[in-house]
Amino acid sequence: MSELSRRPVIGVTTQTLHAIQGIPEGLPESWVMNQRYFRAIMELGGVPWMIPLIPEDPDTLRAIYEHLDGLLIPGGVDMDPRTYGESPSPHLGVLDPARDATELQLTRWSIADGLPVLGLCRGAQVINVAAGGTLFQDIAAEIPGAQPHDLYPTRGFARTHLAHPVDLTEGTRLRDAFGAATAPVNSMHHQSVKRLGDGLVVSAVAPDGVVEAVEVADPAKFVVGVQWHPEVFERNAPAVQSLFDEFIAHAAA
Ligand SMILES: N[C@@H](CCC(=O)NCCCC(=O)O)C(=O)O
Repeated sequence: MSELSRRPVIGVTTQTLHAIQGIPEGLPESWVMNQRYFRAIMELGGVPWMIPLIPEDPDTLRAIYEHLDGLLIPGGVDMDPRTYGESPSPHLGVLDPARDATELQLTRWSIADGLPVLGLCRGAQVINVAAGGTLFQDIAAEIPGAQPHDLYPTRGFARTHLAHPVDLTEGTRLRDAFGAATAPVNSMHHQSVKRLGDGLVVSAVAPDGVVEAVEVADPAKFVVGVQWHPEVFERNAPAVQSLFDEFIAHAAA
């Protein structure tokens, strides 16, 4: 058996190219995703598998799913609030319906089957919605006194800018992975978890009370979603590496 076949296959969902603001109309319809997510998986021994957004073909999506040992849900645009039973707020950003439907389906299959899932930023929100939870559509408009969380590179902030600390909940997988009660994090989001999904626990909170991470309560399952972007620190932060290590180890089991 080749070395490649022993490494866990980690699915990484893509996004619709034209869901990104400013993409010229003339470009062909495409699915794309930031390379950093794939490189973080490869650097830790996984084999990344780009997942097309094909909710209209559930049989093919299921066939892809059945090849996976784990699922990584990356960052990206806002989820359609109708996926969690709400009407769009005036502060809502662009949407990617095919990505919503694909990621919700994959996440629901994964939680039911015990496939390891790591959600990053948008990915944490998808996990919460897949479990029946809801989101604040805009933190600044809906959570009085919240600090700024939308420190995007487009606003001049480095992706490695450490915006605030998070308190890591004792007894959670995340706290164990970080081996500390708090951690400094970057912050590139304007939405966050509102009603917690079924079977989830909050595993990190910002000083203003914004939920910064969720995970399934079942210790037999690895389903962790963090609102920040650890993939940019993966090479030089031991705590972040241990989170990815644990994810890959569960996928390899
Ligand atoms: N749209 C949601 C999720 C934010 C998110 O995933 N940010 C990362 C953007 C993509 C990137 O630059 O890596 C929200 O705003 O809360």
